Amino acid sequence: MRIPLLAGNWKMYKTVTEAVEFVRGLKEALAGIQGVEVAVCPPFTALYAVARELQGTGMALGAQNMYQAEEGAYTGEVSPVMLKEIGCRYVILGHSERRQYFGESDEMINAKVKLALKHGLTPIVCVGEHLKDREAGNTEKVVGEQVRRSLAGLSAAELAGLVVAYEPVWAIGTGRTASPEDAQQVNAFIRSLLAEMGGQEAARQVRIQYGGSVKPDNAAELLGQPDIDGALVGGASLKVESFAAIVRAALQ
Ligand SMILES: O=C(CO)COP(=O)(O)O
Repeated sequence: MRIPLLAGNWKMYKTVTEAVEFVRGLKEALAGIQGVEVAVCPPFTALYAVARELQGTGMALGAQNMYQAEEGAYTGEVSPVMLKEIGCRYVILGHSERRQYFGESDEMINAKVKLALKHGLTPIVCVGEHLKDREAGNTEKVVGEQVRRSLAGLSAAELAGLVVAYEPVWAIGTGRTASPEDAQQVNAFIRSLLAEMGGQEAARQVRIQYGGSVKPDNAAELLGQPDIDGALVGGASLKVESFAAIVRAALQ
């Protein structure tokens, strides 16, 4: 039984003050909720304050990125050791915005995934095709390559414990969501690939989210698909009301 993971990727939004205020509101809105896992992924600057605010709630903390080294002369970067100490359970890796604006390759993401696992962080590994790939009928080819390369060299147990997020790039921040059927099809494809890489049991356990314009009014249908085990939510995770509504949709 896979517990759905509803994670809010705040991207470069919210000061420390705004982040703390949000978490206080979220705790109230979701008090006593069971059967789903909820995580928030604030910018680095707000992680420590949010970690303190989340203590004792069962909600998890995630970071949005990390560097593939434990420490060193890497100006501006943050290491998995630092994220672990601060209380992160998750780290988003390979988000399409990292791939697109910061030149992250599958090989770099693979190094990050391995180091995150070494330090007890659970990677949320993002994959997804561009519109031109989908229109050319290349979705499975592109997503398949990203999965194989980003997750190369992982053991079956490591694959089983991962979170993969299928985020079609054309659906991110555009208001254009993949249809539940299309999202289900790609998520099932990713699961079949993970079965090839790590066996049936790993594929049965791994959680595969959908992300890309998830909103309160489309969440229930997306989350009702058999291979969609939660959502990675951008814009709609920035307001308590909409994020809480998406979390509740996972329970339907
Ligand atoms: O990129 C996303 C989550 O990582 C999705 O963003 P939106 O929900 O704003 O489309």
